[in-house]
Amino acid sequence: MDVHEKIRVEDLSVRFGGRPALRHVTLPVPARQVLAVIGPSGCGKSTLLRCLNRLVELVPDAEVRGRVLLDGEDVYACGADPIAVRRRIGMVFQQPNPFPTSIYENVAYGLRVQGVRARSELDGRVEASLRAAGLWEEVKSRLHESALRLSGGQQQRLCIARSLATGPEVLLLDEPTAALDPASAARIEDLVWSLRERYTIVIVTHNMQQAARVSDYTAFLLMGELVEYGPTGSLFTNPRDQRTEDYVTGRFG
Ligand SMILES: Nc1ncnc2c1ncn2[C@@H]1O[C@H](COP(=O)(O)OP(=O)(O)OP(=O)(O)O)[C@@H](O)[C@H]1O
Repeated sequence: MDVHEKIRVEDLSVRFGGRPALRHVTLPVPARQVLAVIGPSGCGKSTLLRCLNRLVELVPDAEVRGRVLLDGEDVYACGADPIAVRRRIGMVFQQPNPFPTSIYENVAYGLRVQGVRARSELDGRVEASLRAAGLWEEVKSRLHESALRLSGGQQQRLCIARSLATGPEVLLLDEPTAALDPASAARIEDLVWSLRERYTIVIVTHNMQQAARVSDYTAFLLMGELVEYGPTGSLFTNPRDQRTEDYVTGRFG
């Protein structure tokens, strides 16, 4: 691959309580591109995503083997700080989960944790993050209202703004539109496409049309194994593996 590998997953295996969830997965995550991870329920998509920012180790009986290289350095190396990794790799979940505070405070929170105190800097970075998430015009006159009054789609864009505020390099999106109506989902898809100019993005989706629309590369997982990885266009139109063809043509899953 001629594009820079922002992340490289190498021989990654995960077990929960001894039961395998991922088996020897190796794949690159190209910089400033969108990688879609697809596959039937339970195939390990979320587990793979949660390995990238070490969220998986919060599960008490999880066992992770293999390497995840972020700009060439193993995030699981002895001495690597999971908090520092999560600062570089932001994550957005299926259910929008804004804090029960104002729109402004949702975005400012991570900045305050990082020690930003000056009001003008906070204001500037909150605005820039909301603009990047495509939400500024809708909320600029109500920044101090509760985030919980926003629609589901707006809440999800707020969660994206909250992730962007602290300056991550990679964004992980775990089925970010699954809980949204089609119009809100389409706005998130447009956003994902535009964010790839600045961020490396990995999106887990059940929706193959969505994967085909928003991603540059696609990884297809089945029962914890990586069956196929490639440029999205060729994986969907000319899959190398029969199982990929069966899945993308809707024969199972
Ligand atoms: N916290 C956990 N404890 C035990 N087993 C788990 C845990 N999380 C996931 N698993 C198991 O690991 C396997 C992979 O799950 P994972 O959630 O990664 O799949 P998925 O492809 O994201 O599924 P879905 O599309 O339904 O969200 C499944 O067998 C699941 O039951």
